Amino acid sequence: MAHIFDLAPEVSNYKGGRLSSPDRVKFPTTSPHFQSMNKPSRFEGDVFDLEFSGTIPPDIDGTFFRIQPDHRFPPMFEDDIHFNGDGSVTAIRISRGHADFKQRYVQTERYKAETAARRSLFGRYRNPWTDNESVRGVIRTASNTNITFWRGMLLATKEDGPPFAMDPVTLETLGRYDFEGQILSPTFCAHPKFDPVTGEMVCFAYEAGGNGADCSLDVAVWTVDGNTGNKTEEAWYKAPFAGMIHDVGLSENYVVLALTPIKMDRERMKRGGNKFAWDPNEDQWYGLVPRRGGKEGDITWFRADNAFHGHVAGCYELPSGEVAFDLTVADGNVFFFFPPDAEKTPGTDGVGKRNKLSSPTMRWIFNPNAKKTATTIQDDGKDVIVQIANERVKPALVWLTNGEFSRIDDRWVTKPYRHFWQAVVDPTRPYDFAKCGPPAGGLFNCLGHYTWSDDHVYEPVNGEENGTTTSPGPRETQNGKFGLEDVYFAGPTTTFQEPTFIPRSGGAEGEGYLIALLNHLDQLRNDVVIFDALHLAKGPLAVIHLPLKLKLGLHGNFVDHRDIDAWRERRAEGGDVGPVQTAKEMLPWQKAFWADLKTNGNGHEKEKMAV
Ligand SMILES: C=Cc1ccc(O)c(OC)c1
Ligand SMILES: [Fe+2]
Repeated sequence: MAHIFDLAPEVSNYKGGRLSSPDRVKFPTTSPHFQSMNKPSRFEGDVFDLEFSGTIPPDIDGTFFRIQPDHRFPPMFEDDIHFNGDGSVTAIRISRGHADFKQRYVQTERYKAETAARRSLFGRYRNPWTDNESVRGVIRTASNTNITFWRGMLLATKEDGPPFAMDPVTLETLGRYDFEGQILSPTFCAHPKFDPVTGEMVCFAYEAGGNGADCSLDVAVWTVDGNTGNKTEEAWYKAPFAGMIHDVGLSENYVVLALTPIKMDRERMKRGGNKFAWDPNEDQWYGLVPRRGGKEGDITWFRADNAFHGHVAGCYELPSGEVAFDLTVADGNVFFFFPPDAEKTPGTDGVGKRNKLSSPTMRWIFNPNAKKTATTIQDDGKDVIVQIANERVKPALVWLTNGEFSRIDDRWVTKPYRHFWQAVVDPTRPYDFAKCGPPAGGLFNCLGHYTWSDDHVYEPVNGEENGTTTSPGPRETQNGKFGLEDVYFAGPTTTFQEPTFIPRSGGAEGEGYLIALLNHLDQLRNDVVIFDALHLAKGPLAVIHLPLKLKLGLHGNFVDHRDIDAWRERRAEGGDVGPVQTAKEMLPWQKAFWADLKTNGNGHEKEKMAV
């Protein structure tokens, strides 16, 4: 008797690494980016009243939102990467000790164009030269990196394009959001920051000057008022090179932009290559800008030895007026899929390798009054001036946490904080390779809770006023531990995704819960775990069982249901704010693109696309 698969002979839908038969719906079988936990899930739907073990704390009333890249169609390139997948949002609604599940794609312009064609049309990660001709001028973001709650809507964001707004209850995509016409840059950020004191959103964009795919050096920073929705600050700066600025620090008076030495190159993109290449010879840079009244030129760039930025824990000002900035920093190329460009960095072979990296939590201290030198750099053939601090910076503290996805109690954003949490890699713990294979996305086999000891929480002490005293704490580079470590290991067949803090109403800093997805690498299924945030080592209070496998996600946030309800009222027809107004016009770069196409008959920098 014939085996069922004998009836349809398998013929690869890829030739020479390119999608050659888009009607044969089959994902690449050759790439780790589409295997194990990262096999496409593509599920949309609802599960009411999820099964769970333990007790879901009855005081939690809200929704844990998180987002994952999840390719909807076999990609145009067989070696496509996880970060190029379509944004898909999970909502875990928790109330009265029960949990419900909802999963929906973000219906971006990309989603709509590809749905209509029933195939992928957008090529490589952030490289429009590799797209199908039919989608020229279409906003190509997959909106797959963060999902935040803003004035009654969810914003699905990826740093290569504008946000898309979704309904926080139904997960219906409302449309592209341009802040009622106030923010029209081609790019935005995946890490907007929310000031818990003022209610403002501080957001930014890099590669923000032209069409969002031209490797421009322009960086924009905005502030939007949480009550009125009005943009209150906007400043444009120049970066010293076209790199990635993924996460930022927010203190009371400053924003710190971490510029990572992976570099864009337009010529390489035109040849159909990667947008980014790791430059092992380039510094890591930090751009310090004022939050209020910032103008062109008001950015001071601090340089430090080559390294790769992870995610930000806290950021705040010391009594001395200096800015403390804590984040994980890895000692090599975390994005192994963006290897060095052998032409630009001779001696490197251009092959992507997954390296064993160490990823400690570093505290940097920046002096806003540091002596600096105006330096001329080239921006598309034009001279521009950037201010570079004369002295190189070194981390003040290096806590050997070996984690990533730092989170804090977000009510402590801008303030001297004590607690942070991370997904942690502990290679000394047992790992069942036979059952699990290589751990997709990294061996984040633990969750860690870290508490800075008193010496390392730079609070103003009695009688001190800002700017009048120097701060306490060591100023020399130190390695080790700087407080308490409370770590939970889930076992040899599981890894964690990013944790998110759920505050307890009226509680002190850190009082509340920690929620995260757990990956069962042997079963290819996920759980949602809930811990007492201050006592991880005691193990989870609840394990909520999902009946399916999601994908490795990026970021998530918890929203209290009182906020969702209050905004629902304000956003109702006749409410004081009214329904979300999505973008009414094309972005300026799109208008320019279509005008150019009309006059010159081609478009996109007057060149034909590669595909
Ligand atoms: C972790 C970072 C990161 C940076 C850029 C991206 O486009 C992204 O897509 C999922 C993720
Ligand atoms: Fe991120």
